[in-house]
Amino acid sequence: MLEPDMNALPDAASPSGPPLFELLDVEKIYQVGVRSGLVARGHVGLAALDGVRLSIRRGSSVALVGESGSGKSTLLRVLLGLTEPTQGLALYRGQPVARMRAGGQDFAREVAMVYQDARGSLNPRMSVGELVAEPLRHFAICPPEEVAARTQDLLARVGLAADVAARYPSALSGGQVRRVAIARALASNPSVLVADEAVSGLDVSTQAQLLNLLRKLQRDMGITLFFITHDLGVASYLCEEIAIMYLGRIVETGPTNAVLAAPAHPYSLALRRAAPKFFEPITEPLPGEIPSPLDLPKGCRFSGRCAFVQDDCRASDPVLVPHGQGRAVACHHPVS
Ligand SMILES: Nc1ncnc2c1ncn2[C@@H]1O[C@H](COP(=O)(O)OP(=O)(O)OP(=O)(O)O)[C@@H](O)[C@H]1O
Repeated sequence: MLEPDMNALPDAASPSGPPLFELLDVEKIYQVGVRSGLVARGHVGLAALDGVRLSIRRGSSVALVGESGSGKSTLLRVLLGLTEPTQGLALYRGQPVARMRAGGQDFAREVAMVYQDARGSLNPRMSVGELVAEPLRHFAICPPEEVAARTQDLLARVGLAADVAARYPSALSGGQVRRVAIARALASNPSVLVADEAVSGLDVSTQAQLLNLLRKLQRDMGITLFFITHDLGVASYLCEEIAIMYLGRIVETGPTNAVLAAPAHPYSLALRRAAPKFFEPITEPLPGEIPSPLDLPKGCRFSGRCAFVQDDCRASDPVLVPHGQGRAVACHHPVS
């Protein structure tokens, strides 16, 4: 087996420039109550993240992909300093992210978020114009007399007509609400846009419009994009780099096209096979059940579902090691 050389791991991002965000061996254990029947039996630790290393460089676009329960939201919360890791470090520009968040407005201005529940994230009592103007005023992005023009400019940039400014979120379609959320996120001139399932639940043509918009914004404005999705099609369209999660671990990273063309981890291969046509519903379910994070299998977490499992897979848990050409994989027997 290869000796793990964690320092030599490639970044899940472009090869140059210092990292903007870094997760260093992050572990997050939640204490969850256990019961038998109606009787409480104390607490056990649930490892939502285990030994996660991820580096996101300025100007890169990185997709985080995984099934429900794999730990994507927890990773995001740790990355944004909303949850303290049990072990390891989350850094932004080389500083602990919790300190950056607590230390003033810079972090809030530089790192913008588009939530999965975009409608729920917007104050229903504010008009679209007020919603987009709010961060302009809050962060003093422009002089007060320029706020109205800047608001119109932002609405135009996300493809919304000027008259939408007078409407309230309840009067908007799902696609329009996402556009407002993106305009609001862009208002602070962020360096990073973090989006959690930002196009899921929309019809295919609205999804395509929003993906085009995000791709254009990322390329034109040089914004770093960190995009959480369970959709490989979205990941491949939008992001140059991909990180695939399984049960609290990143199991494969690298350039999206290379990883999806020839997945090295059997889990990545299973995901790819389950979605033979991107942007269409999964046609073939993944084999087996995802194990409970409270009862992890010995050895590799994927061993119980893996078509290529061998004896050593059930004995020791593989760590992420370099796999050539900017890729890394956590597998004793990579499939490519
Ligand atoms: N606050 C919490 N307390 C206890 N367990 C939690 C908590 N938040 C998440 N978990 C557990 O941690 C694991 C990872 O959850 P997480 O929400 O990060 O996954 P996810 O990949 O984002 O899933 P989804 O795509 O469904 O949002 C799951 O087993 C989940 O039940």
